[in-house]
Amino acid sequence: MITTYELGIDLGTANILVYCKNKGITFNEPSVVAIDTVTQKVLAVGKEAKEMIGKTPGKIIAIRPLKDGVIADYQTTTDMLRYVIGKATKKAGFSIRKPNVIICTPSGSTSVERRAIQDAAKNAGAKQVHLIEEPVAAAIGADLPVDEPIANVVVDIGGGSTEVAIISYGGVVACHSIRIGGDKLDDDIIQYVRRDFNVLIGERTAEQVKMEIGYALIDHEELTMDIRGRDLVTGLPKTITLSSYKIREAIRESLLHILEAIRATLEDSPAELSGDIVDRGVILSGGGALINGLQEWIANEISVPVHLAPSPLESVAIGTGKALKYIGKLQTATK
Ligand SMILES: Nc1ncnc2c1ncn2[C@@H]1O[C@H](COP(=O)(O)OP(=O)(O)OP(=O)(O)O)[C@@H](O)[C@H]1O
Repeated sequence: MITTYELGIDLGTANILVYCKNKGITFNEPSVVAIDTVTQKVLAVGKEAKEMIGKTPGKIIAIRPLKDGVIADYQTTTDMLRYVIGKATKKAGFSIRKPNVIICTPSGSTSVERRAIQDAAKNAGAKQVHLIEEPVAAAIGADLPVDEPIANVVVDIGGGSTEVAIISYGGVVACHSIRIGGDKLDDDIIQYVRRDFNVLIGERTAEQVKMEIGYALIDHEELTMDIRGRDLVTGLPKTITLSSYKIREAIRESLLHILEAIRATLEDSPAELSGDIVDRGVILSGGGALINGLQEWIANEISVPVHLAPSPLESVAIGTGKALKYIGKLQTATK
């Protein structure tokens, strides 16, 4: 019997998106859960919980239950999925009690990590759970002809991981997955500010710095940004001015790791597909693809055209949504 799937979930380290069959994306919020540590009750999920990070009183913690693209806190992930599935199906007007779900997983995840995702989704109320590899979903979401015998190269830079894959004939021909994504760049910025200014800043401030003045290209007009943190010597609040040139240096090493993963994947490409890659180029997706100047920097480094997916932050969710219709054809997905 053919199973029909109703929900496609992009269970990301930074954001969780749900695509409901025939309705589109009905949930798109940060993967953050606020919990009362005394009662273990979930107080908030998504945007509201993210607002609480680093600002909560002792008994409330705001946590991100996924790390590096995989589950780090099983119970909280299950609670988050239960909330998210309920909210997304309600918004879509679905009356199904136990939906069949397709969830994406990093291509570099282990069988234990994949099993944890399936179990968490089932415990959260899903009936059948089908896994699809993130770069395949990103490619489908970016409207690439994944079923054809041509090379589709996708670089999906998420919060916790970067997935690089060459997809042809519906399958992954070569791929590299590294546990470096946008979160690592935020951490690089936190470390840099601590080292050079003796000031401690939070994750959210570091993320804002990355988005506003984080550049991949050396060649850009210098920008500055004022931020506030806590002076580690005096313990008092302090305002400092950051330069985009220095931020670029701070995130450079992590960007080089991403570049290395792209190079390694292209080197693994079968010779027959290399011509396609030169002609068709590489597609960037995921929120990390939005780093200023990244597209141009990668194109310069690998001498291959680089394009940005139409909706980088939504490609994977749109891809899982489209896969709801033709999951049987996908060779790469595992059950
Ligand atoms: N404009 C921007 N400039 C730079 N980085 C951005 C921008 N917008 C979002 N990001 C970063 O993109 C990352 C989130 O991307 P995305 O939602 O694709 O990840 P995810 O799917 O949750 O993570 P993963 O795939 O690793 O599990 C975050 O690190 C965020 O800071």
